[in-house]
Amino acid sequence: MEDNIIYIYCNNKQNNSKNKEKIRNWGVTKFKMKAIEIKKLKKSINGKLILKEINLNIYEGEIYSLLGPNGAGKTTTIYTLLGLLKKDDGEIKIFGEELSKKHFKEIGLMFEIETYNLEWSVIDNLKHMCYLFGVDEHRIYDYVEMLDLKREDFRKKFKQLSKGTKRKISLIGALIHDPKILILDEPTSGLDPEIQVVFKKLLLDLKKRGKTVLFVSHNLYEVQEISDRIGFIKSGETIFEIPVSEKFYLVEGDYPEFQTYRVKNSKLYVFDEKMFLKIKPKNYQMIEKLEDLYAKFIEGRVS
Ligand SMILES: Nc1ncnc2c1ncn2[C@@H]1O[C@H](COP(=O)(O)OP(=O)(O)OP(=O)(O)O)[C@@H](O)[C@H]1O
Repeated sequence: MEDNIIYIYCNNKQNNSKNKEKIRNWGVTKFKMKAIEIKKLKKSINGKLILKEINLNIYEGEIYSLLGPNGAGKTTTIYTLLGLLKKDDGEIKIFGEELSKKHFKEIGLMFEIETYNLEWSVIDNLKHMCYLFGVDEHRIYDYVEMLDLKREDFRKKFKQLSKGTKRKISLIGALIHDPKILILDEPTSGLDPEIQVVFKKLLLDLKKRGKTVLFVSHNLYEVQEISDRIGFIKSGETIFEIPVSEKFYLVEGDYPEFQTYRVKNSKLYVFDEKMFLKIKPKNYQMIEKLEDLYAKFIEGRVS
């Protein structure tokens, strides 16, 4: 078996914030610029602390998924990131600059809730989007084939469409101004697998074109398939950010630092401070599926 660098979450006492910061830098060497950077974001709603400390680093050209249980604060993070909710504290940067109105042209949005006028035809809704963004109406048809849409659907009222077609049209709207960043909050929830495949194809195509995608989904299979990195959020806090690898390793025990880890001859090695292959953890568990890592995260075994 070829040596390969793998990513491990070491479940030990030393998971302090300094070490967590190191983990955040894993797997990002191929990406340079931060498209979105959130530091120590806090937000209370009606006196309740919803976001305690959100830290996210989303790099240009990557597909980044935000995972976490219901009520973890994913949507609140996105609303606050976009300025739709006012932050209480923390930093939000888009391409290295404080979030401001000018960034709206650089961001495409698709929420779980439909934001279109239900009584208008699809084409009128999309023409309105073109008008708002000052773009040519021919853009409406850029993704028709890729999304497997029928032209006759464009004449229907938005409310007459199936749920899947509504989502496809919403995606066209999100992309109409050719944004650099696409933010999708549960875009495929409740949709059939065929539409999920179409979405996946489109997202991977956007990535090829250098777009950055922030993706919120509860579909772990889909997340593992398309994401470069994942941010785990629980109770309003970022627990960790990790790259998606084919396998995850969870190390139990007292291992010193989050250095580089390596698999050699099916055994797990840890580099010491001088980068020598040295320590061989005895208690470790290989986790092949994101859903199993996620289950441990929910159980609190990874914290
Ligand atoms: N307007 C509001 N007023 C009061 N509480 C709110 C409001 N908006 C969100 N919350 C609370 O904030 C917490 C985080 O909600 P949020 O929708 O951000 O979670 P989420 O991770 O996106 O969940 P889901 O996966 O269910 O979409 C929840 O406990 C929710 O009840």
